[in-house]
Amino acid sequence: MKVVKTIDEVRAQVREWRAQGLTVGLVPTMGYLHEGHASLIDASHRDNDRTVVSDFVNPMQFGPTEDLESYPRDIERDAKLVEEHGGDIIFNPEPSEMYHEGFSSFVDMTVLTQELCGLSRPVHFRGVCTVVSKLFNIVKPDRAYFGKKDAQQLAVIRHMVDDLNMDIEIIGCPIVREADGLAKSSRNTYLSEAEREAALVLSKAVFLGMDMVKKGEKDCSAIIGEMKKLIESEPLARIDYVKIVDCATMQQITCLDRPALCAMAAYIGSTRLIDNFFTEDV
Ligand SMILES: Nc1ncnc2c1ncn2[C@@H]1O[C@H](COP(=O)(O)OP(=O)(O)OP(=O)(O)O)[C@@H](O)[C@H]1O
Ligand SMILES: CC(C)(CO)[C@@H](O)C(=O)[O-]
Ligand code: BAL
Repeated sequence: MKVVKTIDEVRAQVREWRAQGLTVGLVPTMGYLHEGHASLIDASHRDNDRTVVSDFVNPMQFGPTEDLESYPRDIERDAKLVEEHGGDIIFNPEPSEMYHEGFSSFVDMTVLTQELCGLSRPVHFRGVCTVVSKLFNIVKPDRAYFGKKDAQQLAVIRHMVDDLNMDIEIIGCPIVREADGLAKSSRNTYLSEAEREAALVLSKAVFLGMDMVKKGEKDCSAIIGEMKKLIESEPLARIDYVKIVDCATMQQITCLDRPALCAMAAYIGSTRLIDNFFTEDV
């Protein structure tokens, strides 16, 4: 398992694999890896001959008041996890390697990014689409793996690949949770003990919503109302949004008459966390 810092090194390695007729999977991450990331690496290792894990805290997807500086980083720990899960390379570039002097081309999207996290993080998806396009061009993978925890991101990437005719299969992987239900996230490390306890209200709200859907509730405002009530009962939690949207378009719907995503974001103290469920997974 190698940690490489430059685009040329990744390209040379992938070229060598291609010459041997091997398939390549890509797992894009921002590092500080946990079992959620590990499940993506496992899936890639299962489906492909070789797996590249990118480990890059992408400045372009952070707004000016967001946590770019404090985002946790530990490449040695990450390297161990990638090796244990059968990854072959970690691509861990410096920002200057990805964004050279004079960089001025962007990949952006309308519609799907004007809802949910896109409303609270207006520059986020332009940064994600741009960096993921670059990673796709650098690695040229057969398949790329994304977690359903970032459900809107998964929909945006699928749409981008379709719009721009990128010849890459996008695989969505289930949310991995802590034993008590909290969705695993690198940002969980920001939580104090009391906040960690309070953060459980998010997964509890997800399970409550799933239960209502299972029992046949079709009225989105009834489901959202109960989930919000639960989150609001936790004094350390502040809701950013709880919404139900069409899976493909990310536009809000009022009745569960098609495959839908129920997504939420909430601040626990100053840490913004997300969670969700897809009705088709209930
Ligand atoms: N709990 C999880 N289950 C499944 N996939 C996950 C989980 N957490 C992250 N991922 C996926 O891993 C990939 C890289 O995500 P990222 O590095 O931002 O991790 P993260 O833990 O979500 O970090 P953050 O705290 O920034 O949200 C994304 O495709 C994301 O959806
Ligand atoms: C896809 C991604 C690696 C792009 O920086 C990031 O948004 C993430 O970690 O989900
Ligand atoms: N997993 C999404 C990365 C971000 O929040 O910027």
